[in-house]
Amino acid sequence: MLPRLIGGFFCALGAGIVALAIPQVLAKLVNEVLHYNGASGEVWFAVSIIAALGFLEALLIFLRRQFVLKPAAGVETDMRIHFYQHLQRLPVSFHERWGSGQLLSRSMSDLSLLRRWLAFGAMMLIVDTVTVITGLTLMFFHSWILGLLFLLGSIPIAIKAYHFRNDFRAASRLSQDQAGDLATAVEESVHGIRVIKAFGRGRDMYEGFNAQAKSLQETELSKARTLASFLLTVVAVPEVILGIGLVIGIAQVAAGTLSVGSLVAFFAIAAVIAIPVEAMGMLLGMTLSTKTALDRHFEVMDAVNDITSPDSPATPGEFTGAVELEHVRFSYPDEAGRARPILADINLEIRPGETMALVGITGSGKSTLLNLVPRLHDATAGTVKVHGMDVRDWDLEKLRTEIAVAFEDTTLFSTTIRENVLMGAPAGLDEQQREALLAEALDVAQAQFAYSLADGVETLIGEEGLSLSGGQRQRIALARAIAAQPRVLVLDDPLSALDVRTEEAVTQRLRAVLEGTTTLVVAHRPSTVMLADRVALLRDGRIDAVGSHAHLLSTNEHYRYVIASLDDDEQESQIPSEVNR
Ligand SMILES: Nc1ncnc2c1ncn2[C@@H]1O[C@H](COP(=O)(O)OP(=O)(O)OP(=O)(O)O)[C@@H](O)[C@H]1O
Repeated sequence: MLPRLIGGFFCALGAGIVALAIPQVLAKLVNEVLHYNGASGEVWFAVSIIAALGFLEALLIFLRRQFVLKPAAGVETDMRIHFYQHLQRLPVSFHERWGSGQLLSRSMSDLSLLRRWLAFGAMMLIVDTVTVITGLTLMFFHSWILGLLFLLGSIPIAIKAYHFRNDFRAASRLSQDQAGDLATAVEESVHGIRVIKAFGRGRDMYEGFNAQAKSLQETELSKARTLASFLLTVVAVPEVILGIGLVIGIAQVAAGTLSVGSLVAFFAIAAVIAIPVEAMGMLLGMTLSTKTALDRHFEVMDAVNDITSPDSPATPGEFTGAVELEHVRFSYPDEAGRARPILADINLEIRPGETMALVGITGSGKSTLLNLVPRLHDATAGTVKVHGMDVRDWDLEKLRTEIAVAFEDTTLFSTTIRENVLMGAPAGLDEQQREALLAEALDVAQAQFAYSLADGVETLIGEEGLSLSGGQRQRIALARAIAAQPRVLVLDDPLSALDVRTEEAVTQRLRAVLEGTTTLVVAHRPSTVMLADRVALLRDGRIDAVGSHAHLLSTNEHYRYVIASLDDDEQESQIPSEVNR
């Protein structure tokens, strides 16, 4: 890659030098050939040299492009791949804070900007600087007074460039952030199109988007105005200097202190360097935008992943299947970074092979507790153990292959049903075993409907399984968790979108399958509670009681209250104020 970039740089430099050589040939032509008795052969010779130099310049520009295109695109692709890899590694808490559009724009448009700058901007900035300095030196060589005049002209340009840099950098950052927010808005409204339509919020969403798009347009316009005002200086100052130079030059020629050829060469050089001077305004703008894009890129790349495997992960002595939580506390940081305690002191033991239901009022922290087991979040204090070993001592990947999860809000991927279900299937199975596993998982999850789809289990499902119904998606997600054949299963209300009859069928099959698998299931419906050997009641960040459903019903008033409220969804919305006192 480096040789190509160096090759590109020298081609660009060569093109600049060749462009500056043309005025020198011109000076010679005027001074030595263009006189009354000059031979026409010499004229043609000089003209052919100028034409050849012009051709050489074009060729060098072409070669520069050929050289740099590949490495620049390579850098862009590599950085994009690393960015994606980093996003995959960053913890859930990072993704909860960042808008998806911001990440999308950082991985796409910001990195394209970098490619364009590497392939063109950076190189041309150096080459143009070299061309301008060489041009100025040649000007001094022909006439030091005219050279000095041009040098003085660079002072207002430098002052303007200083202000331009500050203004443009701020506008550039704003516009790239706004573009990211706009991408988030598009993503959200496409994602939530059904809700928007159902609630008739299309017009509001449109107006919100319109306002966002308009403010991005305003920022872009202000960016363009800043650039235009800088370009005005960059173009106008040399033109004025040129006019003054013409007057001084003619006076010098008349006084005999400057040859006509030198005057012609001077103006030809001025014409040649006018192009890079003007281009430098654009290139400076491009450089500043790229710097902002890189800042944005590294804001994400520098985000620290605080959920990682330890340096030397341990292996549990025995894969018992036990899950224990000891004095576990957990808080989400709020907007201001303050801790908001959700789990205060959780002590819970789920015995090997046991199915435990977790029950509590809405917002009591059930899902939060579940997330601690596969380390989607880390406990703020206390210990979570799987197979008797602290989850923080596990190799993260190994820990997560031990545990399968199914959430209420199911995410399916844009691929076939087969791929979705077998996503977490144990490695090393042959085709026949995978097929059997797929069939069993679909059967237990009551997702046989997959076979009657147009292409059966090969049916491609749309982004997040949009073409399936909520209940169908949930069943595929449940089949995915079952097919992972985990020793520990974590289910967050996985049957909520199923009708009563299907739920009953799934529950019956699940009971058999769950035998031997330690299962922690968040229950929002009494029927899910029935799945469990024991039930844990979560209240005020603590486990209030643990026991069989019947036992808790007869002994615990809060449990009766929660179960009664589970029966009636409408009541749920009124519960928090009553219990979160
Ligand atoms: N990512 C988050 N950042 C900050 N607060 C959160 C986050 N996720 C959940 N919370 C808060 O933590 C509390 C517990 O949420 P959680 O989803 O664990 O409750 P839950 O018992 O599962 O509720 P539900 O029964 O309604 O699903 C809620 O007050 C919620 O607002």
